Amino acid sequence: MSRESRDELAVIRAEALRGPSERATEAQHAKGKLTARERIGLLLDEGSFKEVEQLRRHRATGFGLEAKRPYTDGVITGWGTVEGRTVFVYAHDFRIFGGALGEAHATKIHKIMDMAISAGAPLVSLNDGAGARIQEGVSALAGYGGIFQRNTRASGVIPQISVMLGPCAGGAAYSPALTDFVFMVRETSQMFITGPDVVKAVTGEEITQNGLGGADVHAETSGVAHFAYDDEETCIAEVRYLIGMLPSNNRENPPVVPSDDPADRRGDVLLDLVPADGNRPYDMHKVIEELVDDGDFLEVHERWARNIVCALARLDGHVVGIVANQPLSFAGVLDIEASEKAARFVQFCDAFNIPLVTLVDVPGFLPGVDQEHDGIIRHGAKLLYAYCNATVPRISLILRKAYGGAYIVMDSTSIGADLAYAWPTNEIAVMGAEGAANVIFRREIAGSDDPEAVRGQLVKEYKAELMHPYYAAERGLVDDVIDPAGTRLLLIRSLEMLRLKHADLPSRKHGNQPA
Ligand SMILES: CC(=O)SCCNC(=O)CCNC(=O)[C@H](O)C(C)(C)COP(=O)(O)OP(=O)(O)OC[C@H]1O[C@@H](n2cnc3c(N)ncnc32)[C@H](O)[C@@H]1OP(=O)(O)O
Repeated sequence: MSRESRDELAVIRAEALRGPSERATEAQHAKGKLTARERIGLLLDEGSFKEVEQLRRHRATGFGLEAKRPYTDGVITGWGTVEGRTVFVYAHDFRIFGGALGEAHATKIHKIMDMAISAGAPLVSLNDGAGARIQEGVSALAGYGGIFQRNTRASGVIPQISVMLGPCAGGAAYSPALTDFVFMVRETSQMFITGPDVVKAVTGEEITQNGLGGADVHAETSGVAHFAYDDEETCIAEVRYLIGMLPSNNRENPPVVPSDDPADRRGDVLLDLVPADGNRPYDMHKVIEELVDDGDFLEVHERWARNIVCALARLDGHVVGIVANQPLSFAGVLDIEASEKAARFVQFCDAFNIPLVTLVDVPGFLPGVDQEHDGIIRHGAKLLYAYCNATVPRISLILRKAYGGAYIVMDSTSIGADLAYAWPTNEIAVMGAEGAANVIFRREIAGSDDPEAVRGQLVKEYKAELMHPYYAAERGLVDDVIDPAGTRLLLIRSLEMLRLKHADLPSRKHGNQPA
């Protein structure tokens, strides 16, 4: 081979790696954003990135495109490793056409998605793109179609993580919505279907980009984002942390990390953390911290629907998904958003062989006209459906109270929990004693000379008869009533046994999930 041709390759390579111009890079940095290559450098293990189709260029014509054909076509694609495990990645280069997606750009993404699916390894998208490339018209739109179809076909096969690192409009917002987890960075990333200008033209509402679709909006109000961080470095470090807890695909189990935290560490503090009085709030995070390895857990949707906690953690080195009512927020009641949040999490864990531990302390579903009119029935059904369908090992633990439909939904044995445990002070019933007495003893109370005294007596009798865990234990609805201090060891031992579990659902194309 001639030295000239090697030199020519070096020149082309340097141009592709450099990108459009120093000025474009400076402009990107001035916005508080990193370049696509810098981001990939943070995501993957050092030196592990192998790029594909670096030299691809578009062949579109019109609007001066013939004269502007940069290498990469505005998206960098390839694979590398995270903690030694293969991960596929694509990253929009905002410096080229604002990261907008044209035909060649889309084809590169399609190829890397196909590779990830066929290799059975996670796919991470680092999004910083202006949606469909306007100059390429319908070809660009079709490119999005191909991404959406692959996102959907890959769902439940490989983990898909979307990291939002710039303004992502239109199609650039829909692909993330089809993936498992959406990460955002405050101030610099936004997601919306139509930007503020279109909103103003159509509805007259005036709003900033961040006000419309910034990280806090999506992490707290809409639930579109699962995680939000202040800067790109922290955000991408957390993506690495999440990947470390996930299996590469649906045929594998999550990675096991040997733990120094003793399996038999007793949790006497749990007795103080959870007040006996069912109306007193406490922080469920503290309970989770006490139970899991080293008190470490990754909370998903931390700031949206806070009345339910969804988190990934390890028990004796094995990953579990924890779903827990949060008495600190609306008394831990189940409402529309909590049901949706938990349903999606349960579904994710089930798809990727992550056992479920459900910590129950729930007063019921939230009553109210708004909830009913907004469809609590169909939204609550999503959580029910997700649990009923889940074949991974499932353990529920009733900490304090579990009432009515919410008791059933929160992974009761009747919907398929493999094991259910209860702490001794708990109340499992159709409703609280006061409410129950008012319904079933209405006549006795109304007809007595001293209704309040009679009501008090009947409430007491109802509690003594029904509102204790032994009523459920006698009927096999909980497998045991346990000492709270021994919960960690019991969960670990139970999960060890349940790793042998094998369960199949009836053959079908797919279920018709409530929506
Ligand atoms: C199915 C769908 O995806 S429909 C959605 C189609 N996309 C859109 O409507 C978004 C249009 N773009 C925008 O609203 C804005 O460009 C934003 C919010 C994304 C970014 O705004 P800013 O950060 O101010 O960047 P700016 O507008 O300067 O764009 C950067 C460059 O990208 C180009 N660009 C932006 N959007 C697109 C696009 N959709 N197609 C082609 N080029 C685009 C700009 O012309 C500009 O090019 P230049 O550097 O050669 O001047």
